[in-house]
Amino acid sequence: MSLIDVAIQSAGYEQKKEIIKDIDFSIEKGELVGLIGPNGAGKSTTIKSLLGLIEHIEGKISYIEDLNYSYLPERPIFYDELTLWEHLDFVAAVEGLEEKQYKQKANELLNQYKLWDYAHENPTKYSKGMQQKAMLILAMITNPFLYIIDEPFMGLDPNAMKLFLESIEMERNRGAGILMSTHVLDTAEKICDRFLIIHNGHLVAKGTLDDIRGLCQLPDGSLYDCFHLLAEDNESE
Ligand SMILES: Nc1ncnc2c1ncn2[C@@H]1O[C@H](COP(=O)(O)OP(=O)(O)OP(=O)(O)O)[C@@H](O)[C@H]1O
Repeated sequence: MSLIDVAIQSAGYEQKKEIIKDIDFSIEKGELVGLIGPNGAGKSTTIKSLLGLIEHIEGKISYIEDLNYSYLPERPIFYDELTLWEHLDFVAAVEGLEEKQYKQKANELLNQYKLWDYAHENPTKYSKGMQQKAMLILAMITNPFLYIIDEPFMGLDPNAMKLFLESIEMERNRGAGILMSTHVLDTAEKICDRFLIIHNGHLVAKGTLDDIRGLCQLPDGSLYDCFHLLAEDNESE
């Protein structure tokens, strides 16, 4: 059974003003699905629809029972008054995590991501990349079955990028599914199992890279080549 089944007929921010239309997909256990599209295509709106944050929506979004998911927003969000450790304690309390286990995992993650020395500081004062890392740690601490990640690579240095890729690989091996929106197509091409290509609020292609190559009639094309063709084709319509 899929972790999530999405069948959005239409969704938008105002009545009768649809931003996305006919978006259908599912995410299986252990799968990494890339949500790709130009600026303003409707990626964040799709993500917000999954999170129940869109008021005007028609369609059906079904999750497996008891699914716990973590959402990583494009721009990190922190409480002004709390240190990173206090954020971790807060998430642990809300999620009812067992103290010894979560503290051990938090320590490991803080060490791996080199935030240990800063864990008693307020993340709003961190650099952009450090904030991304802090958000990722907060997401991973709950052992979610599904990650919904909006543009994770912004601000990450090469070491942090490598660590991030290793972390998501580890989470996939644990069985977690991941929906990741990104503009970094060469990385997406290497790591994603499947792609959803969205343009002007429509799903213009979905499937594996080979499926999309087939659709574009570019048997050796890169994800970027296919993306370029699909976006151009649709712009001239
Ligand atoms: N809160 C909002 N209220 C009204 N319209 C919005 C809102 N957020 C986004 N939109 C509009 O919805 C459309 C799709 O935006 P969305 O943020 O989903 O695109 P995106 O694919 O995530 O783009 P980007 O790659 O630039 O982040 C755009 O035309 C945008 O102006």
